[in-house]
Amino acid sequence: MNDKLIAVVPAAGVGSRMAADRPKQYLHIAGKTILEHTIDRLLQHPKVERVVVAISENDPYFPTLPLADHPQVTRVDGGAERADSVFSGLAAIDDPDAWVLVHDAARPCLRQQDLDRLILEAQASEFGAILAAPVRDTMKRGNGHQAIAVTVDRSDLWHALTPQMFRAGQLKLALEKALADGAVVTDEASALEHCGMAPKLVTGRADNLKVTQPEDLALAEFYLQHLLKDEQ
Ligand SMILES: Nc1ccn([C@@H]2O[C@H](COP(=O)(O)OP(=O)(O)OP(=O)(O)O)[C@@H](O)[C@H]2O)c(=O)n1
Ligand SMILES: C[C@](O)(CO)[C@H](O)COP(=O)(O)O
Repeated sequence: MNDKLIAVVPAAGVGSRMAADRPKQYLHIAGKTILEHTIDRLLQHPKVERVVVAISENDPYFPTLPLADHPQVTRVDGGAERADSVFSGLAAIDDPDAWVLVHDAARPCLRQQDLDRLILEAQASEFGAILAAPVRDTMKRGNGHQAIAVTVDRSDLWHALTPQMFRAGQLKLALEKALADGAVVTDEASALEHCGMAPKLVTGRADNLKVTQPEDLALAEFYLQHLLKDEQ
């Protein structure tokens, strides 16, 4: 049984919603870039052997980081969409039985306890597992004209987070099929769902936020400072 764990970090986005002077993964919080914090969290875990990071082909920022020379970090070229970047990362993993943790570069506040529980649950699941946070607010679906169409039943409704963890071969095949079928693949689990599989939901902390909009930056720094203090 193969238990080595490889992280794939999609980090080739432009961060349009952040509207910063650079892609958001290169914005600084708590003394270094979001990308460096994210990869630190992953490599801190004793079971994570290496990180494959998908970087935009003409990204001028990554080569300036110490990460570029880190022995456990492999750079691959990202793709047009997040799923393409993940697929490119998977191409760097030969062993179909290797466990893959796909984790957004934009989520720097991942806690080790969440990672521990995800690893345990994924390895006990036929279809892998994802970190997810139960929805807290009442959820509305709009009618397309900035008005409410319906209130969505929020029982058993979750925010999908990352990491999402699967066997490399299983994820590669599911992604190939979903992308070939033109399915909307905004996270890895949706590719497996497209193929009729049901990855497990593992409750994760809500402070494992994805830095997406300008107001997220200060919040991510606040959460990260607490995380670093708790881990001292
Ligand atoms: N072609 C892409 C698009 C996104 N990502 C990565 O996927 C993660 C989640 O995507 P998102 O938060 O949407 O990042 P962006 O696409 O950069 O943001 P936006 O949609 O606002 O442009 C990010 O770490 C981003 O770098 C990627 O590797 N390749
Ligand atoms: C993978 C993800 O973070 C799970 O919520 C989310 O789907 C990424 O979406 P984005 O639009 O690429 O940020």
